[in-house]
Amino acid sequence: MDFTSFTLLAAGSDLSMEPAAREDADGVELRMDFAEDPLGQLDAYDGDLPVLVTNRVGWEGGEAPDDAARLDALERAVEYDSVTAVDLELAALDGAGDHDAGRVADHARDHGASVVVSTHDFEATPDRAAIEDRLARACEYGDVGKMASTAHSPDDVLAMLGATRALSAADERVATMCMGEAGRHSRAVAPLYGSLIGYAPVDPDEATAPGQYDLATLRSLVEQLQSKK
Ligand SMILES: O=C1C[C@@](O)(C(=O)O)C[C@@H](O)[C@@H]1O
Repeated sequence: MDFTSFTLLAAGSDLSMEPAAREDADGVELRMDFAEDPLGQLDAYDGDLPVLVTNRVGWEGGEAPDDAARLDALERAVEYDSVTAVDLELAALDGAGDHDAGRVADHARDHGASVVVSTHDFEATPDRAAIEDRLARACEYGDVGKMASTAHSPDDVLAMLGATRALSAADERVATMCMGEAGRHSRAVAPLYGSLIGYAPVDPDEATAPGQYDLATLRSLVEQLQSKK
């Protein structure tokens, strides 16, 4: 996955959903922190879609402990040919937490995988300038800088879309979305402003974040909005 154009990922914890994702997804996000035996799943994986692996740490909204094993598992994961991208938290790369995730980024690049550097706000949406700053910092560490915030108003979504457009127009690769009901439409609209990655579950009951559309719906919405007709 080089993220040179919009990439829609089927997000989930079980790679057995991959066949059902092929029609609408460009890849799969394996949420290792939610998964049973993620490395065993990768070992057995013979799907067609490339995989981005995420092992989200607890202090960034995930289920993984902040320990060396979390990063070790990501290093093992990027060694699989099917894994072409890895997600690392900005905070884990610039000194927060107990373990430096830089070794995972290096190992990923040694194995030809892209690095998506993510930052989240599960309470609110910062102002546009703060979003642009966080995205710019994420872009310094990775191939794509990603931010997911929580929207409570149209103004929150406007701030995210404005920041997305500003970074994209400056030739930075970003992925953005606003979580929650007030932010839901951003998942279909942000690609028009330069967001390069979308996340959606095959089964709407298996969302990995608040406000996600199911995969088929998000694919349809993005395609209709991007249609030149
Ligand atoms: O960071 C992200 C974005 C996300 O939180 C979303 O809002 O769609 C979903 C997560 O699975 C993914 O790792």
